This record gives sequence, structure tokens and C-alpha cells, in this order.
Amino acid sequence: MKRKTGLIAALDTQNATTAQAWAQAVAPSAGAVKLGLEFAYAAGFQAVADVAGATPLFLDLKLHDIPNTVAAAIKSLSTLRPKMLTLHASGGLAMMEAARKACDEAFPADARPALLAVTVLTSLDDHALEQTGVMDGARAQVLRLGKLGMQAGIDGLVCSAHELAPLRDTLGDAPLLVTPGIRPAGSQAGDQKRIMTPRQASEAGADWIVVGRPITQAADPAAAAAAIAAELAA
Ligand SMILES: O=c1ccn([C@@H]2O[C@H](COP(=O)(O)O)[C@@H](O)[C@H]2O)c(=O)[nH]1
Repeated sequence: MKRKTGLIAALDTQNATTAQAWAQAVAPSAGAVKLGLEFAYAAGFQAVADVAGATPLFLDLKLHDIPNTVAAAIKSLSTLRPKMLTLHASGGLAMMEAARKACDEAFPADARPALLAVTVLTSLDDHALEQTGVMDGARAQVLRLGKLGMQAGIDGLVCSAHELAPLRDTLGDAPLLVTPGIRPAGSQAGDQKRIMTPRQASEAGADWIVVGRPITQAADPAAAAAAIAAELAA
């Protein structure tokens, strides 16, 4: 059965007015907005809360530090009430366990964000991974880190759409699988290496796709987001 896949719009900008305009443009089509390092560092966390407003917030801070620091950071940002929150799986089992515990302690049970572990960035191909010492390719590394995330009690994973099928085969239906590196047919890959179209990602088993520049750099961001949502619904 085809999985229902939602659209998360990545609002990558330093400007709060621009982010607000994009948030309004994508509102009819996107199930959540993603605000991350660029926006939070430039505009601050009050602006993150203001731009998200009532729209579910994917807070993509990709936490990666020692367990104590990551746990404390999660407690610090709990007032933002994100729907999803990211950390790097390569921070290790103890770090992910500490993050999970911090979420349980810092958020009310009915408002705990889904904790998502970033496995292998979608901008990395096998050659780039070899340069970091990972010699058996993105798929093997994603599976390895995905299993570690599940062991730590993480809710889901960020991966490319290329790893969705092996992850579903290995981990089943339960983990939330979120895929950036999405490019509608004919759009520029830019720095993304492991890419798929919205439809391909949905058919491969994504719960959510994350799309940034194909929407925000389009002449009409609202129309670009609507076209992607229509492709997912088809
Ligand atoms: O592996 C990852 C993890 C996160 N991202 C983020 O998703 C968006 C993608 O933006 P595009 O403009 O559609 O390329 C961006 O905010 C990244 O920080 C990712 O691309 N890959």
C-alpha cells in the first residue's frame, strides 16, 4: 500500500520577513516548516517561534556534542515546542539515549517532539564518505546508524530516499523516515548527491520529504509547493 507522504518546507534564509512570507506561501501545501541552523543563528529563537506560529515546526539543529551537552540543549529549547527535532546519529548511542531521556523529561508526554537521528547527510556520496573513513558506502552506514538510533529509542531517521527500502526491510514500519535531497524533475541538484523526486521518495516509503530551494528559489514558491504536494497525492 502506498504510504501517505507529507511535505516539509525548508525555509533556509537569514531574514525573518522572507521566512514569514515563505511560511505563508507554503501553508496550504506543507504539513510542517523546517527552520534550521541558518535561520536560528541569524534571526534567533524567538523568530523561529514567530515564523512557525501555529504550523508544526521541524527544528533542524542537528545536535552533535557530548551526551550531557545535548541533553541540556534539548531542555533549553523545549519552550519552542517543536514537532520534530534532529540530532546526528554519529554522536553515538549514549548521546542519543541522553537526548531521548531529556525529551521525556523536558516535554509534556503529549507534546514530546519526534526525535530524528540524521544518518548520512544527503550531500555525501560514497567517495566523500570514504574521505571520512567510512569505506563501505552510504547504504551500509545509514543502516548501521539507523539500527543504533532504534537501540537508543529514537523515533525516526533522516536519510536519503535511496536508503528507504533497505531501512524499511530492516527496521519495519515503525520508524518515522524523513528524506531531504528531494528534487522535482528538472530542478537543480546543487550540493545534494543522493537525490530522488517527490513521487519516487513517496513510493519508496518516506513519511515526510523535505524540500528547500526548489520551493524557496522558485519564481512562485506557493505554486512550487502546491505542485510537489500534488505529486505526492497523485
Ligand atoms: O541529510 C540531510 C539533512 C538535512 N538536510 C536539510 O534539508 C534541507 C534541504 O534543502 P534543499 O534546498 O532542498 O537542498 C536543508 O535545510 C538541509 O539543511 C539535508 O539537505 N540533508
